[in-house]
Amino acid sequence: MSNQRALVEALAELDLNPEQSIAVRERGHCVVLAGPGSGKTKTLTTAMARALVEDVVDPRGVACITYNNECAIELETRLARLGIHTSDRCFIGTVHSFALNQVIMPYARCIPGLLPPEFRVADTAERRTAVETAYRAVFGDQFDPHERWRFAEEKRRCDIDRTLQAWRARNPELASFIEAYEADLRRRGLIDFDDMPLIAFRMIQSRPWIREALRARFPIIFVDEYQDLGHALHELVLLLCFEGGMRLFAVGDADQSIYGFAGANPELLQSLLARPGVRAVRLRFNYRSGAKIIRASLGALGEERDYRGPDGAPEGDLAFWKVKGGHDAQAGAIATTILPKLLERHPHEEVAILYRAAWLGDKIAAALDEKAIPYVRTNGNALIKRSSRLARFVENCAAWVAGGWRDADPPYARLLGQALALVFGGRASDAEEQTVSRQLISFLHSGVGAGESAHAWLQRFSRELLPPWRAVARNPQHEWEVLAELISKTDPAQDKDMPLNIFAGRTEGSGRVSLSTLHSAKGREFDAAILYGMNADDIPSHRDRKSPAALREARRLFYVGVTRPRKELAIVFQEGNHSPWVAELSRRSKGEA
Ligand SMILES: Nc1ncnc2c1ncn2[C@@H]1O[C@H](COP(=O)(O)OP(=O)(O)OP(=O)(O)O)[C@@H](O)[C@H]1O
Repeated sequence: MSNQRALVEALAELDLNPEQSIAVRERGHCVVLAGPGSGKTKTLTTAMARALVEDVVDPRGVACITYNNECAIELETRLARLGIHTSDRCFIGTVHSFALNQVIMPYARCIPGLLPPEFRVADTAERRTAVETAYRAVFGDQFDPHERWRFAEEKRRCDIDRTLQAWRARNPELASFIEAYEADLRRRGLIDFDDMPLIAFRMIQSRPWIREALRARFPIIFVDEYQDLGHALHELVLLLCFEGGMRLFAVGDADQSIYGFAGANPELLQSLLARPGVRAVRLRFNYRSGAKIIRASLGALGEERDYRGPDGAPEGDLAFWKVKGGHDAQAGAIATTILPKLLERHPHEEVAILYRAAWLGDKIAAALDEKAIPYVRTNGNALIKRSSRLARFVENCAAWVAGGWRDADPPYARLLGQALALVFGGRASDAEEQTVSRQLISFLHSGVGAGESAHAWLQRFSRELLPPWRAVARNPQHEWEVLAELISKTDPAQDKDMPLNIFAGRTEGSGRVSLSTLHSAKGREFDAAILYGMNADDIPSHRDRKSPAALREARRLFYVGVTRPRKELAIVFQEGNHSPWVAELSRRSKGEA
């Protein structure tokens, strides 16, 4: 299944680095720890391709788990270059989708009473109702149930193993609150997002045969961005790999752990190293960034690390832009001066503007609109959400219709694979695959050369494909409402419609500058990056200063931003009001302590 030539080339490139070479050929548990740009993801994808060719015999395969859909899509793209696509032999997805599609959907019905038949995933309103009902049953007072639920949620994400005494001993009221919440969801035939890895964990823990069945299918499990994955994934890994015989290949960087609010804990990655039989591999080179940017990044992190560029690597460039005025003035300066200068040296798609929150993205988007500079947004306010699998599928279909069919970009097989995953979650029968393929190809063909606008095409998509797919869907984690959102975001009455070829390639499209939150920029790289709004009260913010853990996480987020560019980093802030971390970065980049 893999592209042998691409694999041989990738292996040859990694052979020039002894640590990467050891990691990709390791046949026991392997944990790769390294800084930004050190080639962790490259090592992981190459190791996966090698394992599929040399270690794992068809029909057995491998599973590759990562933090969120964005990271999963990034991995899929990189693996596609090595000829590897999602298939029965190869799972690529989030820990939630692994839990749901590889454990719960195939095996839950073998455990009587575990889940209601025909269960589905609760929406926000249903979750809120369950919190309120459970709160009344357990506490019965007049305080805010949702306020209390935040603490319960934290316990739920950290205390994974409920067979341990600690589950009830540590904060018994919260344990009762959680149990009442889950019982209320089940009564209504529902599970929630956090339930997925928890239920999978319990199934694997209590039924060794499920562990065996998983090991038979996936003798090796790959985990990218381990530092962001939290306790549920960690406990699953311990069960599957250290008790269940699967082989583990994990990569991560504790310095880039930025999802503490969602339960991530950078210490879990470190704790793997103490396990017997684990080979730890540390990578030292930063292949991405110029030497000046690497030095500056250590100032951004505020800690010593032994990272450097390979011999002969370029210096890179660093610029500080102080602007008189707040966010609007800084956005204006970027659109009129800073960005145009960078665009003289780099193509649009190689420049990113990074900021902390989506509302800052609105400001920068408005400033770029005024100057007619084309951009793509990769945060929550984007037209096509990078994190939505359905939105990305619709975008890929549009690219195929708009001319991609000529050179198979994206290839039809990939579109069909995505459609099957959206409709059925896991496996589909031959008959199901044929039906979906017939419907998809007939819809795609009817769009070729039809000259429809994005809005009209999306409406037809919704009318022609959605009803038959919804009727047979088995994927309880559906997101069909995303299509209605896309239709309203291209409303011609509000002057938002566009030709289909402009709509296509909206996420990774060429000729457009990327606008992204720092969180969404994780794992990505550009020739040049502008960090917008690096002001004293924005990073760290008042909220970050409330706890040492939050302050450390905000600093790691700053570090993630600083380490995205290859050649040029521009830092923009209000004159006389820069972040203290910008000052430290500046000192460090000049070689001062
Ligand atoms: N041995 C190598 N020789 C040359 N280039 C390499 C090598 N390994 C990785 N690279 C390049 O370095 C860049 C960073 O690689 P990659 O994205 O895999 O790093 P990473 O460690 O996952 O980064 P981050 O943690 O910042 O996301 C890529 O452009 C990749 O192609």
